Amino acid sequence: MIISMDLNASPLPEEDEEEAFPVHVEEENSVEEHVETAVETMRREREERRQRLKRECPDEGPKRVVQPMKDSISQSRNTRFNDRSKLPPGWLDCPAFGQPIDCIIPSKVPLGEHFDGFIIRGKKYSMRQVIHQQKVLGRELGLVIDLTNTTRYYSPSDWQKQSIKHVKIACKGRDSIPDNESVNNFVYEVLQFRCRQKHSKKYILVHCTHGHNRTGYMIAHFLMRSQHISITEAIQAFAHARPPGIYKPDYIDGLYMFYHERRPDTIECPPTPEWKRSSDLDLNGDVVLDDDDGVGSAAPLQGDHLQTESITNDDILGDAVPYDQQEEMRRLCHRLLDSKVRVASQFPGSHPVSLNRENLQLLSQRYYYATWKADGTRYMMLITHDGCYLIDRNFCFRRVQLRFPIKFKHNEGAKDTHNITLLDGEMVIDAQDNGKRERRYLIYDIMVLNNLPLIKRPFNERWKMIEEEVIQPRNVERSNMHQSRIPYYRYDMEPFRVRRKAFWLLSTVGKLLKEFIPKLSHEADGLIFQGWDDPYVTRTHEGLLKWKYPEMNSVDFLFEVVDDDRHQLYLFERGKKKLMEGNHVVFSEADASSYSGKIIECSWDSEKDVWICMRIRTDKSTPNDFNTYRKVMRSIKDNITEEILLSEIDEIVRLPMYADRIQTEIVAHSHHQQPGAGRRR
Ligand SMILES: Nc1nc2c(ncn2[C@@H]2O[C@H](COP(=O)(O)OP(=O)(O)OP(=O)(O)O)[C@@H](O)[C@H]2O)c(=O)[nH]1
Repeated sequence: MIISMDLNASPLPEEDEEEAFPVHVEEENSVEEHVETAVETMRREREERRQRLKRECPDEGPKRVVQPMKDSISQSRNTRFNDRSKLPPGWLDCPAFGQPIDCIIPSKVPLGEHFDGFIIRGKKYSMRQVIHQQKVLGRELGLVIDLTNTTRYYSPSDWQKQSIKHVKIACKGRDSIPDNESVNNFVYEVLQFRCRQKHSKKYILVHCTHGHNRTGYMIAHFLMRSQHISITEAIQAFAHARPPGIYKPDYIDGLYMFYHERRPDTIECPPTPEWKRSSDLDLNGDVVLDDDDGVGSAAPLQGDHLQTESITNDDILGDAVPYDQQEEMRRLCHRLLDSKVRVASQFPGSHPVSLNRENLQLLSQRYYYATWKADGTRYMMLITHDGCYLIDRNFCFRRVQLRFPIKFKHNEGAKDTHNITLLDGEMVIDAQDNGKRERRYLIYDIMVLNNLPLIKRPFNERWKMIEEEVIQPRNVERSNMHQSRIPYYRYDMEPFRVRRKAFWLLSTVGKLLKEFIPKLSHEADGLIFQGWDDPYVTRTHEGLLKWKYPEMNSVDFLFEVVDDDRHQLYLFERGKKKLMEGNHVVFSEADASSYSGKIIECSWDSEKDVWICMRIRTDKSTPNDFNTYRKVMRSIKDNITEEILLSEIDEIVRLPMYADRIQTEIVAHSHHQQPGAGRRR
């Protein structure tokens, strides 16, 4: 096996000792310039990213408190003046690099020439040595991913001068694992690079300080998202390529926790390598701290799913993904849904219209089923091989870790997981009998199944597929875990449960309203009438009807307090703000200024002719369209009460079209208590 020590036997000829030792003032300046440039670049990139995210996903607040850049600059300055050429502990004896894993070469940090005076002959490992040594092995580098949390080791522009792209994903080392957003950035960079390099086969050098823990952690994530292996196999693959692999137990535990796999008893964490152990203590026996430790991205060692605090519908779920990746996924969704929108950032999900006396007639013209209108948070879900993404109403994507095996086929076994499956549904919070609250994603539609478009198929077929293709394979695997390819997977560690939403025959709407909804363990604010043979229609679907309890009919306004303390309500019309003069809103609190600039959901008080603010919509960044407002007002004016609705439906289901079909379906599902209806969950 080729390991890095063998490779160091053919090093690049080093410069004279004379040249290597003295540190000139000019050199100091140039290092300062490097630091300044790097910090400036980081600051600019961070600001650009922040602005971009703010524009696209205004509700998305930063998940963690980011230390002000000023601190990071001053930290860099301290570093520069005190320790800028101090070798990282253990670096000298740490093997330089490992074997490639896919197109990735794990490596320790190459040190810039300003370290030369501190490195003995034969141990130098700078950019020049890296390029030379890889060249000797027939490998050309195209990308360097730098996971260190400092800019003092080398100047990134040196790589760029060699036409090698340099990407910095600063990760705090030591006692914390890289945070999930950094992992997503890393995987995206690698996948993008791999995609672009199909023909030239260049390599990626990935390094942290020693190229073991942060590097191994990131590479293990990449393997998990690009190959069908277990986390044990991913960790072992890295250890084989870069012995002894990841040697920090917390990192290994973090990986098992992230991928919801139980760590087999046989898997042990390797001991800290000798070169690292001896360097961790100084001559007095005190711990030597590496300056590669500070304000970078780091995550606590507990998985999100283990949070015990109270959960709400406004919580931001999942981990941020890079902006460019989101753009790609937006385009993919539009393509898959065949949605022709003027603005690519528009959420393409189907949207029901309010029931009024006119469109109520649709119920007697087409065959409908009904379901309760679950009142949680709407998400579409895109499942791909590299991850599962929740798509919110702002058309922003966040990654969640779930497993979706494909349907079990006899003699084939469950081989694979879904790739390019697109679902629609509502995330609710279910209160359980034992007092615990649990998130559940209720899937009510499937638009694409493993790249196969389903939008033109009738709803009843799509609804069956949700159960057969998405839910059952998970249940089958869970009940035969010992036979599974990943026997250690723990579905109970996933961030939420997944269910198919139940639909009820129109003839049973009375029961749904009076018996089922009151017993539901999550909020419901009305009914949805779904055409049983309808295709999936993007954006406003005039045939998909929502009936809300009259007091819950609502409009989402943008509320603003203007200079002279006046309250103003706005809607949108053709993408522009429209002032709703003559509309007034009342709040439960005396001071309304805290609502200014927010989207507020309001119900109509017809006795007082005012809007009542019900809540702030943190999941929306724009108010309702004026058209939606008109439809809601129409529905409020028509005032279809529960009584009226039930009596209308009573007549409709007597029509031959309904009577015959209901009868057929009751017979077909006679072994069920309710055709289409689920048990109480
Ligand atoms: N299509 C469909 N939507 C459902 C279902 N259950 C809950 N919903 C939710 O109902 C929403 C549409 O109702 P609206 O009242 O227009 O949306 P809302 O978010 O509740 O409130 P608005 O701000 O008024 O749009 C969808 O976006 C889903 O989030 C269901 O079974 N089918």
